[in-house]
Amino acid sequence: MNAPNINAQSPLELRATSKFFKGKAAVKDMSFSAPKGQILGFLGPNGAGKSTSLRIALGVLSPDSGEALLFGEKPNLKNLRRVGFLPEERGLYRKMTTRAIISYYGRLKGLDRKTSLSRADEMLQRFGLGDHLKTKISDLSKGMAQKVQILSTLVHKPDLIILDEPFSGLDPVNQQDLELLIREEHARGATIIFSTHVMEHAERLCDRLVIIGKGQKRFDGTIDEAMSLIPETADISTEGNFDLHAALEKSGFTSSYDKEDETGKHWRIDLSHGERAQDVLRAAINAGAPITSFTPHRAKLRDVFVSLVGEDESPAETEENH
Ligand SMILES: Nc1ncnc2c1ncn2[C@@H]1O[C@H](COP(=O)(O)OP(=O)(O)OP(=O)(O)O)[C@@H](O)[C@H]1O
Repeated sequence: MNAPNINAQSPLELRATSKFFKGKAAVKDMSFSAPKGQILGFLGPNGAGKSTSLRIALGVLSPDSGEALLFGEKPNLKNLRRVGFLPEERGLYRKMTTRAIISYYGRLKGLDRKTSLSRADEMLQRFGLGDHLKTKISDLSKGMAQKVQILSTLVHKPDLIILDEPFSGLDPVNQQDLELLIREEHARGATIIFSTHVMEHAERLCDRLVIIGKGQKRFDGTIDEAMSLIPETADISTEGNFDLHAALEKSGFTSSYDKEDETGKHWRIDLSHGERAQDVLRAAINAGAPITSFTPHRAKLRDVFVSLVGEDESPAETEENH
């Protein structure tokens, strides 16, 4: 293992980095870090600057100002060995077999031949490509080839895994396999950062999120913190003539009266920032409301994303239209 370094808690850090192409900022004053052992989602619309930021972090691009740190040092051959990187551009040597290519990447990262081959076999078996150990890349489907490329990124058990749009191009079953793979790498102790447009993956997988738009950071925090940017609402139904509006007003909640039918009255409560749907349920129970149903509505990450960067560019993809 490498010696401890000054920034052991954050395997990846960008400090006030900017990068200009032809005078236009692709990334502007960008600062964020990937906390050790966490899964960080790096989100933003098309052209937001995700790939540019990740390339700067790896030393592939040098920033015009600011700095990138990997394990507390500028990117260098030694710390890059601890990184597994899936670039946005896909591509493998088409004439090589799956196991040959994965073990080749393992050798490049310092594994011996025997270890790299046995890891290649093990990973291919584990992730549904056991029948294709000796298949050439040219004979695989695009999605399968992408899976092989992802496995090539992970063969040396990197401490830091950076995946640029790993889910794009995979069918739902393979997306699920990839989620499993990410969780396994996380359980092994790896720090993971992945970029995506697909909010559902980020919502399920991430400990933290960085959301960027037009080259600048718009949000940095936990999923819960992101969700709390959009207030919750709740629907409550009551029996008989009970006036929930008046009852809740005493506790500071604002409810609107939606409709009345043979089952009772149906109310919508708009909560303020920081208020939770459970709070209003408790207030309604305490007020003696004859509740027949309660439905909390929490914002989805997609709503938060749209509210933060929705006007920037193209709409976010969803799993359905992916
Ligand atoms: N090599 C380059 N030369 C000129 N402009 C570039 C270059 N690389 C990126 N850009 C520009 O910088 C901006 C950010 O691009 P980047 O690829 O980092 O965005 P992204 O968030 O990864 O987008 P996507 O989700 O579409 O992949 C875009 O306006 C892009 O056109």
